[in-house]
Amino acid sequence: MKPHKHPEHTDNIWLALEIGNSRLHWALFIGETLCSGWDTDYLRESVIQQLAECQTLNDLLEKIFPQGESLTNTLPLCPLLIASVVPSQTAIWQTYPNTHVITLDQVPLKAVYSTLGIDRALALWGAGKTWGFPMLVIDAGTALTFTAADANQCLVGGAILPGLGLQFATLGQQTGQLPLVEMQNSPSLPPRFAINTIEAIQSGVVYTILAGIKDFIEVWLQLFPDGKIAIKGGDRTLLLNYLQALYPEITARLIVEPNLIFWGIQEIVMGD
Ligand SMILES: Nc1ncnc2c1ncn2[C@@H]1O[C@H](COP(=O)(O)OP(=O)(O)OP(=O)(O)O)[C@@H](O)[C@H]1O
Ligand SMILES: CC(C)(CO)[C@@H](O)C(=O)NCCC(=O)O
Ligand SMILES: [K+]
Repeated sequence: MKPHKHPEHTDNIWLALEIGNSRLHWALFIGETLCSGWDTDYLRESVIQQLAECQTLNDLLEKIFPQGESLTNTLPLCPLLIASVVPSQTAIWQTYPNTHVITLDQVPLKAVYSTLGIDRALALWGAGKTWGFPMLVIDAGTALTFTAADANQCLVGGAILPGLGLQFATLGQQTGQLPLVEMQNSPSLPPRFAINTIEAIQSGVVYTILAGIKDFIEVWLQLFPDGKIAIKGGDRTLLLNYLQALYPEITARLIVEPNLIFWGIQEIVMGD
């Protein structure tokens, strides 16, 4: 998706950038309103350096979308709020003049540990402030993560495992005779007991991830019977379709929201 709105109130425009392990996620805000969100690949370092020379938001958006449409009006460069879990990328983006990198100490979540990923903290904060605590966030991204906070907005903790794409990739790359299985966007589940290699890999990865998600949700609801659960990340739709087929009651409880990190950033930037 590309920005298509033509903002009228130009003084409170800002951009949010989430630097993930696979790609970039963008949001264009006017004040508290998220006008547009979109994903891109990583940008080449030379392109990022050119951003520093941009005079207007229009120039900037043209760099971010070389083939994209641009805004009609000429707006000054706006602030860029960055949440990154890729330090080498964060450094490159500092060349943009109006950059603010969000750090863990800016997230009001209590009892965090120092190496907690900023994406996990922001997504949990955004979800909890929007739908209430206790909150469990499932991020089906490059890594699949569970991150939870109690009613006092204290981190309960969580878990990290390789995401769907990473599981397929490592099997293909680190073995002698397993093929690289592409992410199947087919909504139907693979056969449980497969009799060919590709479906055996699909079965193994998909059913164990789904069983793992179900197990974490069940334990979460034992701990916090009125706890809420939100899911985000690039594999959310695929996993939701599968979860719906296998565990419809659990799936009905899930809040699906790709922009949780942006809601977290918005909460912190705009305050209460
Ligand atoms: N167009 C796409 N490009 C890349 N990955 C995609 C795309 N569409 C779906 N995916 C899936 O999204 C997953 C990555 O999720 P996502 O984009 O949320 O991760 P990320 O934000 O880059 O990484 P992180 O987990 O560090 O936040 C991959 O496993 C992949 O299967
Ligand atoms: C787990 C990932 C990779 C998920 O994007 C990121 O949040 C991260 O690098 N976290 C640091 C380790 C932690 O959260 O405990
Ligand atoms: K790493």
